Amino acid sequence: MKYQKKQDAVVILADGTIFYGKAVGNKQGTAFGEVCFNTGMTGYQEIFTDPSYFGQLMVATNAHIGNYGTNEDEVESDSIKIAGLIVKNFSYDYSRDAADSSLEEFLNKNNLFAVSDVDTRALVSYIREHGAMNAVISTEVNDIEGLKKQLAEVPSMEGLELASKVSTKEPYYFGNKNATYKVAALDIGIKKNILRNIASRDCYIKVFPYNSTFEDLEAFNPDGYFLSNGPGDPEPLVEAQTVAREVIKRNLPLFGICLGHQVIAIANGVSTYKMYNGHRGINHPVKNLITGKGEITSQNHGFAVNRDEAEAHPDLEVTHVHLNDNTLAGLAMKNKNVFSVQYHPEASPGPHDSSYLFDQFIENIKK
Ligand SMILES: NC(=O)CC[C@H](N)C(=O)O
Repeated sequence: MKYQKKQDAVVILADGTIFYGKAVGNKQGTAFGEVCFNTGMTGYQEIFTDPSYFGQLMVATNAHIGNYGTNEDEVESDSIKIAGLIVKNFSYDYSRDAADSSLEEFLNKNNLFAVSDVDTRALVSYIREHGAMNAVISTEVNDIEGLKKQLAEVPSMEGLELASKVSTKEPYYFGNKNATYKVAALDIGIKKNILRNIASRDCYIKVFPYNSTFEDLEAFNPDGYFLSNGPGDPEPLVEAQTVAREVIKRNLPLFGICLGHQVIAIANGVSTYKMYNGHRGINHPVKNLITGKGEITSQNHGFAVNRDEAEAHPDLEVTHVHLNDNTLAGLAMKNKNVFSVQYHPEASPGPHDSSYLFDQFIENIKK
């Protein structure tokens, strides 16, 4: 690799704390967002394109990012969704047979601003200690005060509706038209691998924009309904909550993942809250309380469902808990074909321990 003189860059947190780094490649600029960290050692390309990360500055705790390049099939949506990337060592070189470009080329092509050479251990310890907060990354290193002023104007993630920014504008179809079952999926930020997982179980899917009504979905005559993952706070998503309520009222099969899980909880009158630090990684331990078995799961959320309220609710059953902090990880409705999880059974990235949940959805459809 040729020696490159890299542009200086800064990471400024909302409380004024500053970390220094270098801009990746020739890119310069400024990006704002909520700073969060992901502990996965692989899966960066899937993370960058996962719509759930919209509006977030992602810190990778893995010390090397880019070393296995990128592959155009390993995307979870059609564009980069994170607001910016913060890493320790950025690998300009890469090595993998299946890769078709370097991460640097991928970032430049997709216009993603990244900062490397940051002391990410110190940064992550700091966020763990002080909680999730907004931040800015920038090459405007001589205008710290100006950046701080702009940062103060960035809205906090709590209360933020972001599904409308990433949802499809028009409905579309996915899978084989002649499949046995039909599923209506509400896109509040859907990942491609969820569609692949459902379609591979003999389903034809129609994907609907975030603000569609129950009647819009019902007109497809589906056998089951799906509420997707997605970015932002679930609380302002009143249209999606109404869809969930209508599906539940009719006792139709319903499955929700992550943001969709939170929406189903709210539709049942259970509240959600912003976590001090979210869960983002690919080795989060979850216990299935029905089978007693453990699962290693892929997670990416900053909000969670209130476990005490869910446990006290006469119609709900807590089916899964997160073993690190005992937060609620899965819910089912008693005597209904409705269930949801806070984590990502579709993996991409991550382990496949939880793919049985897609089978469970199909079993509910068959009932
Ligand atoms: N992956 C997701 O669907 C995330 C849900 C929600 N935006 C959260 O941060 O909790």
